[in-house]
Amino acid sequence: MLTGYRQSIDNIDAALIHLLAERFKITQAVGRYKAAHDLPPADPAREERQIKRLRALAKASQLDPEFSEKFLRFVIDEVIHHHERLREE
Ligand SMILES: C=C(O[C@@H]1C=C(C(=O)O)C=C[C@H]1O)C(=O)O
Repeated sequence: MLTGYRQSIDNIDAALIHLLAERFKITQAVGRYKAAHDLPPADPAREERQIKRLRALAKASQLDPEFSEKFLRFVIDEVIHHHERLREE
């Protein structure tokens, strides 16, 4: 029983890693585009829209919206660091 649950958890964790890898691949491309066009690393208005949307999706999926916002914030902050580094290169 526990083994079966854990196999499913391991599959979900693998999917999360693959999804995050794809997300970071595309955000790196955005970072290079921004650096080339002298655009700022962060876009707070876009982030606000994303957070609002994700909180609504979380609620509809019975996932804690606070957790969803913290998770997205954590990911976006890492992306912004990458964009700042690309700008300095
Ligand atoms: C990826 C972008 O850069 C930053 C990172 C974001 C993200 O990880 O979703 C969103 C907005 C920006 O602060 C973007 O501007 O689209």
